[in-house]
This record gives sequence, C-alpha cells and structure tokens, in this order.
Amino acid sequence: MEMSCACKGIRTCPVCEAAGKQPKLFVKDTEVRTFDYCDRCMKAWERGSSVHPNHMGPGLAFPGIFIQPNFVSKAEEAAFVDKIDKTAFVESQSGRRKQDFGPKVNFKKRKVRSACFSGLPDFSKPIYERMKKLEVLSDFIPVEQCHLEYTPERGSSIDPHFDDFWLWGERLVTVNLLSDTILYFICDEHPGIEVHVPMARRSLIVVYGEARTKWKHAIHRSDISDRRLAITLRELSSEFSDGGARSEEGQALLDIALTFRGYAVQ
Ligand SMILES: O=C(O)CCC(=O)C(=O)O
Ligand SMILES: [Fe+2]
Repeated sequence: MEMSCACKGIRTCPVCEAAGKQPKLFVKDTEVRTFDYCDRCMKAWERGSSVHPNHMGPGLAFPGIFIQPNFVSKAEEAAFVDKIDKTAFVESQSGRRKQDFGPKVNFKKRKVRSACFSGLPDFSKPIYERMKKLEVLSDFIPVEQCHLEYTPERGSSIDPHFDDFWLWGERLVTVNLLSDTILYFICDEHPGIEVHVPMARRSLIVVYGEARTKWKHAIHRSDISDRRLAITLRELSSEFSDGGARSEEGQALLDIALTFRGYAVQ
C-alpha cells in the first residue's frame, strides 16, 4: 500500500522524509536540559533528581498542570477505543491521524461554522459527567472533542505550539489511551529547557494557567512507543462565553456539543 502523509510547511514524518523532505533542524546553542515535572510539588526538577522527595537544586515552578491517574478503567478504555475505531481517521501532520467533533474554524478569518457539527460523541457523556466531579473542571463545558492517533510506525509527533487563544478557553483536557507518553513544554523565557510531564495510560491531564499561556507544548517522536489515542476536549474562550461579544454564537455551539449525538466532521 502506498503511504501518504498530510505534512505541510516545516512539518515532516517518516513518509515524507523517505521521499526526500528534510526534517527541520533545530539549531541549538546550548544542550537541552530536561526538567521532570513532579506532581507532588507542582515543580519541575533537573533530570537526575526528580524522585520525590529527593529533589536537588532550586527546581522550576511549573503551575498549570493537573493529573488524574486512572481516570478511565481498562474496560472503559477498551470500549472507547472500540468506538473510536468505528469512525474513519483523517491524516494529519507529523504522522498523526485525527477525528474531530466540533465546529469548522477558520482561525485566520476568525470564522466559526457550525453547519457540519452534530455534537460530541455519545461515549463522552460519562467522561464529561466524571470530569465535572474534579474541582479543576467543575465548571468546564466542552465545545469540541478531538481524537489524535500516534503510532511509532508513522513516527507520529506534535511540534511545539500554543492552542488557539481566541476561540478556545484556558483549560485543555486530555484523556490518554493505549500507551504512556510525555508531553513536553518549552518557553522563550527559559531557553534550552524542556519540562517533561508524564501522561500515563488512562490518565487525564488538564493544562491551564502558565503551562497553557507561557509554555508551548509538544510530543517527541521518540516518546511514542506504541499506538496512542488522545481524546482532547476544549472549552470556549471568554469572548464566546456569557458576557462576551460573541456569546450567542458560543451558546449555539454548546447546544449542539452537549447533545452527545455527534459524528466526526470530515
Ligand atoms: O496528543 C496530545 O496529547 C496533545 C495534542 C495537542 O497538543 C493538540 O491537539 O493541540
Ligand atoms: Fe495542543
């Protein structure tokens, strides 16, 4: 079977690299120093001293990460994956594949179209109900759900990026299925430093605050050891929420999202 890919611009994966596209080289003036995030201290510690409580050095304050281990059971994970696999994936950049349940968005023109949006999928209703019991998510209302598939065969990864700030709100919620990986963070204020946050299989992670607004997040190709499925849920920004200039549009999107009768948009 001929393999194709969807990489644009500077993005690459093994498929387009085999066809001759050069991967972007990151020019490093210093070696990368890895700091491992410790969920007990909400700080990151330089590699080699990350086992709690035996940390050394000053550590790096890293606010804006919430982790709930074992958020879904093994049986639920199997059922979710079964459901997800019944829907076709669309090829995405950097060797990923995706499914999207949300409005069509043109971020450059700041346009949102709800015509093809039929809501979040039925199986996320219990996920949403459970999420609301966590204090950090007690008032979280999901407006879109995205499934990303990563595999070592496709060399899947995601380059450092900020999620959009104009449409999406502060909290990014991801349920991590099928294998462990590491979400890493970089920030211009801390050149040469990568903060590594573990994403264990079946855990839920919330990225908010400075981890969302100051630091870009990414996943290295080398941190995908097995097939991984990420279910990411996003909320609306204040502009699209109560009191915001586009709150009516926002409410209309939520009314669709929360029917939980959706099919993936192509
Ligand atoms: O795969 C993940 O957990 C991260 C995905 C991500 O950053 C995104 O979809 O914006
Ligand atoms: Fe992201």
